[in-house]
Amino acid sequence: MVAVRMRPDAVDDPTQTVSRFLRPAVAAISSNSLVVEPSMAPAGFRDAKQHSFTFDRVYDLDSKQEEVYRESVDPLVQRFLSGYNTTVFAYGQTSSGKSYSMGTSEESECISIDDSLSNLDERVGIIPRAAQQICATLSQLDDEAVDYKLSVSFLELYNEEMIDLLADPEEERIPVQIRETRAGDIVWMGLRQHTVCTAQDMVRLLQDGMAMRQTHETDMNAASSRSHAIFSVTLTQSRRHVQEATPLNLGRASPEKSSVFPRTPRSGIPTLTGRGQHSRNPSPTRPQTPTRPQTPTRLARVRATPVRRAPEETTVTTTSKLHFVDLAGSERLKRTAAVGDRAKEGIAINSGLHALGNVISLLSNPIRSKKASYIPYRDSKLTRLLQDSLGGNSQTLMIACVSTTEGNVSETLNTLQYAQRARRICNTLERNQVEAGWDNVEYLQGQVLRLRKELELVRSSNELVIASPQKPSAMLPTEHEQELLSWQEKCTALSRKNVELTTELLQREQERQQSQQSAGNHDFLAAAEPVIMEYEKTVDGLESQINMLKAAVSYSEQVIHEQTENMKQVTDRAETAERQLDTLRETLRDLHERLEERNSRIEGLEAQFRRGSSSHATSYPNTTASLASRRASLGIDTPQRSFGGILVYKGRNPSQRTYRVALHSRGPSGSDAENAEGSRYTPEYEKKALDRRQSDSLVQPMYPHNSS
Ligand SMILES: Nc1ncnc2c1ncn2[C@@H]1O[C@H](COP(=O)(O)OP(=O)(O)OP(=O)(O)O)[C@@H](O)[C@H]1O
Repeated sequence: MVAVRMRPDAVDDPTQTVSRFLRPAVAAISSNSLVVEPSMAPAGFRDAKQHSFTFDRVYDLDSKQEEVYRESVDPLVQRFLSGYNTTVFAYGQTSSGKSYSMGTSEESECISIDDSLSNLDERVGIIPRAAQQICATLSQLDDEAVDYKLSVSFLELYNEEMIDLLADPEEERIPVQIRETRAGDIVWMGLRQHTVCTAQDMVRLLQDGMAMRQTHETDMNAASSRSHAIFSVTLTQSRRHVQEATPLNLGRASPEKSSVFPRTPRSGIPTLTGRGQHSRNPSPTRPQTPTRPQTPTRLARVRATPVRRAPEETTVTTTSKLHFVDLAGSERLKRTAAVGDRAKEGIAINSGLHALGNVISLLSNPIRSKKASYIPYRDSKLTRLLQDSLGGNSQTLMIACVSTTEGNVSETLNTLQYAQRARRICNTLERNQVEAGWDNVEYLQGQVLRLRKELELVRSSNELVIASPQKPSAMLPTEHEQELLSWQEKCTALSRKNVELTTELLQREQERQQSQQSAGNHDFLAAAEPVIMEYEKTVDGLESQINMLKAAVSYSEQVIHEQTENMKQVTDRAETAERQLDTLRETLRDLHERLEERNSRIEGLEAQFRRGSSSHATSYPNTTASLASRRASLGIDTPQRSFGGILVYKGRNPSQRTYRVALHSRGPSGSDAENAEGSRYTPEYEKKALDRRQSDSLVQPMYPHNSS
């Protein structure tokens, strides 16, 4: 089951200083679906028109802690109370509200443990609420035949190292190890179990553990969890079944026996080390020695006095686990600005989540997971710890926490895709029930003996009935025939049961012999134990190193991938720029050609002009001379000509000869019409123009002192 919870916008998010990044990009469209706005999606996701996702439940920005608990977690807690393993885990990018939702953030640290926990503050998260519900339900149960035992443990996975958060800091630290039983169940060794009686006890232990947990400030979260944490509650319910002194109840040793398949306790049950206040996994109580039934001597006795046996008590133990997993947030080291230890933590966090993603991917695809010879649980300690919750015997709720702002849209899409894959995983649920004595050879031997006797008894009574001379079978009343038939059926069932038990007994016997043999090697094992422990520690250390190296490699790969992407973008941009440059070069070449053309036209016109001006100088020598002197006094170049409404000036220095082309602001007479038509240059015209410009102080911009 997957629920998505949106975190309200963080107005004080230091990484989102640009208001565009605070724009909402995700919206809930119903109670179980949401969309991510495509315009705001990053380049890689921009292919589809709209990204819509469907989950079991979507909690909008204004959702309350109580609502999330009541709708999504409460049913799971009920399952836990009825004997099933359950897991709630929060997943999402850093600062998306995982700890807030789970109740492992500062908000939950503030709960007063003296409170009755009945009127919880709205900000209190899932774990304290579950503690309250569990204890309230158990205290209301009034069944004297059942003994309950609650215990909790708190495990932290920090940099691939497993730490018991509830261990006494003054005691020597026992390394927590993950072991797999022959039945394929995962057990956590060395983790301390604390027996609790009230919700306050549980919350106090939660708070104690949280105080020990690794949190640090990053650029994205003032109190960022730098580790994954699993708070586990174990409920052991031992139900006694007393069989009254009744007629032979063949094939039914206890009322629940038919529904209880003998099996060893399942996964997720931490194996305890028996130190301090550790509680042990309940070892089945030694069953009472079976009572031998009386052998009847006569049929009449069988009928008149049904075979009775003394009351017999059996104990069925149900063990269920409830894991609350607060994962550290996935993060981009660049955005969290993590360096040094923070960066190392970030790498370990991301690698664990990456391995979790791989496992989820495989499990979510039934065809692939069937084909795959194994699921890579061993790739990280996180996946190994959660092996049962992910693909085993557990009902699991994933709460995917997301931010809705545009600045986080790529992480949000990643989380949603991760969650969608997780939703496709189907686990098989079994109640973890064990009848006392199922792993006890003596008990099983006793059972077989008893059943054999009962079988003999039934057989002999049948023979007696059939062979009785006084009452031939043909003369038996119908009810007796039916009774006989039912006895025969019971007899067959009993025989079958007998065969099964004998086989099992043989197996147990073999196992016992093997264990006796190994007991012969006990001395050797005792001597070798420290070496084995040392060896295991070394293997564990090496495994951690390998996982860290793997994490570093995967981080480097991610960086290389990002850089390759950047490089591709830069190359694309360079190519675009190159193309633009080519176009500009073309344009420039065109302009050059046009300039050349103009120049040659100007050259031609200059030549014409020179010819014309020499004839003018001859005709108007005084005017020309006075104009030249006035121009010289003003330090102005001589305009060469006027044509088509354009004045062309020649620079003083012939080597830096430049042209300035300027539109007439006014024609010689100042009329626009003249201006539009253009005017011909004459010394009179220039004289007038000079006078005018001197008076208007417009001379300066019209003359090219600088080349332009
Ligand atoms: N639904 C919510 N309502 C109000 N405040 C919230 C909500 N979700 C998160 N916050 C606030 O946002 C901040 C960050 O949340 P939180 O620490 O739970 O993030 P996180 O996902 O656990 O981050 P990290 O992975 O870095 O530990 C906290 O101050 C928390 O109080």
